[in-house]
Amino acid sequence: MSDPKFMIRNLTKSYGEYPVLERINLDIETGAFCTLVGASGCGKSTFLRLLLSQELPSGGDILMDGKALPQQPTPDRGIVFQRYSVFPHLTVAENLMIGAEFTARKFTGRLFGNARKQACNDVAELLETIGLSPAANKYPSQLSGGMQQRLAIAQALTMKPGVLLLDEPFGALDPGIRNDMHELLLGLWKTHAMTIFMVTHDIHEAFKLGTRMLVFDKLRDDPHAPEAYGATITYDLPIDLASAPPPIPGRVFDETDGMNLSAALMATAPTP
Ligand SMILES: Nc1ncnc2c1ncn2[C@@H]1O[C@H](COP(=O)(O)OP(=O)(O)OP(=O)(O)O)[C@@H](O)[C@H]1O
Repeated sequence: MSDPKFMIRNLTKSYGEYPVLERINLDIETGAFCTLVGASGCGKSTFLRLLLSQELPSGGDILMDGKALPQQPTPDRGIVFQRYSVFPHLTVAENLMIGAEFTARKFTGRLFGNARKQACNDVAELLETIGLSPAANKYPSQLSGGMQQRLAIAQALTMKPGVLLLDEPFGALDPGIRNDMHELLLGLWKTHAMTIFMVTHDIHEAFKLGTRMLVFDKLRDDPHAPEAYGATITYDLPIDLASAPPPIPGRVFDETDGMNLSAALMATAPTP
């Protein structure tokens, strides 16, 4: 792999005396679509927050484009959560304009002339892509859950991030709407040439969308002290779509899946 987007070395994260993540080593190529799976509470969201610099590592290094990760979130890394990512008091179009305005404010405080015209054109184009042109003047509370998530994803894209972090973005949506969202996301990923990390509890979704699946689990476990050890990446699997399991409606990842998945993959995947 030449010039990875991210190089992660011996990454650890603890809260107080409790380790959540330990000894994570990864190289992630530019343009990868990494799906993150693992039992609830094993540190997937923490890992995303570390990539965003919302949290700082307790040990180890994260390099992005060969440099130490900035210590604060920067516009080149966008994030979408399961809910509440958009501004409720702004219309759909205003939610998208604000990204361009945030960037411009550093210099002029506002967008004027050609810059404003360009931003309006970009917003109109984005609205068309996500199918929300007819809802441009509505407020988020007037949109369905799927429409709100389309808006949240589009808002993250207004800053033109090279890296998109998604924390269970479709977890609250109906299966039919999820399929539409999958198509939208895959289209945006290809058009914008982003590196994506997406947490999901849906194994089928992880196989369907990802080019790599990162499985978080504990290599060491003490039943008498369940918080004594953190999770690491136990499997790092290039995804061959042919190997994807058939979808099971409503199936989610739970604490038994780490073991089941590990056992099922043992024969096909190299251990780390
Ligand atoms: N700010 C914090 N302070 C202390 N502990 C925290 C903090 N944030 C997360 N944790 C703990 O870290 C562990 C990992 O949490 P995290 O949300 O990253 O897990 P997760 O794998 O994303 O879970 P889920 O799949 O349920 O969303 C949990 O035990 C959680 O209680």
